[in-house]
Amino acid sequence: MLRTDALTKAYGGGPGTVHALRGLSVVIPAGTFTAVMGPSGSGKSTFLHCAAGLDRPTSGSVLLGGVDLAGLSEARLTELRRDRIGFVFQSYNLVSSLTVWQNVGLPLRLAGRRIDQEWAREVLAHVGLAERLAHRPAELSGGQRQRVAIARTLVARPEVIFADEPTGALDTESGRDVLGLLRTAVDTYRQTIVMVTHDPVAAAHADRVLFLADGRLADTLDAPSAEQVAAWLGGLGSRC
Ligand SMILES: Nc1ncnc2c1ncn2[C@@H]1O[C@H](COP(=O)(O)OP(=O)(O)OP(=O)(O)O)[C@@H](O)[C@H]1O
Repeated sequence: MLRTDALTKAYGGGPGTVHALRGLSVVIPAGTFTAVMGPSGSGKSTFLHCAAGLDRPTSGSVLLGGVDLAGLSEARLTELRRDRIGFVFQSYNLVSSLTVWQNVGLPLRLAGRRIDQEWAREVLAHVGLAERLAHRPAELSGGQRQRVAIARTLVARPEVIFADEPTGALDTESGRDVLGLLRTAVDTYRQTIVMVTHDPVAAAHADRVLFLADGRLADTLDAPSAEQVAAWLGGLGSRC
């Protein structure tokens, strides 16, 4: 489980201080898919970075499986990110000189961890790339590259995968494939996923949507439909 308590993040100081998060408390149960939405500047990326241990909050706590990230040294935090957290970004961050198979195994190799070959093959079959293991990223479509990136995170069995606009660079069809894949990773492997997105269709794949506004949790929506999400965002827009 991932939990934040009264999370705040302020950038700068004095009169020009930007309060990106203003006391954000959320609970994200293990094995669920959560989408984080809200207008530009509402604090989505800041939340993601603090929750994933990429950035330190100004106050409040982030608990990942009972560990308070605030209490960790930089070295321990780096270790925790490497061993227990997965990331999927809009840009796939694959190594162009390596094959699909090598890319997928790279983080574990760098961490000095054993690669469970059977599991890696299952994951690569799950993402539909079993026939592409010897290909390099340049030989793959954008959707396929993102599926390699997802396989790379799943192979490491992280406690949480943080996805930041994972379909932002993809056409509609590839985007739908990638979202379907994230959904089945939750349903099949009980993977926990937290995804920042601007797209109501993407958010509709989640179990729950957290709506942020002005650094606060403005609302939540369970079993969301794209129409409900769009309507909520539209309503917020008119209130701003
Ligand atoms: N490094 C920084 N220094 C100063 N202000 C920052 C910094 N990072 C973010 N901010 C500010 O914090 C607020 C929240 O930004 P954040 O990027 O978290 O929003 P967001 O909801 O992810 O926006 P978007 O949808 O546009 O990506 C914004 O006002 C932003 O300008």
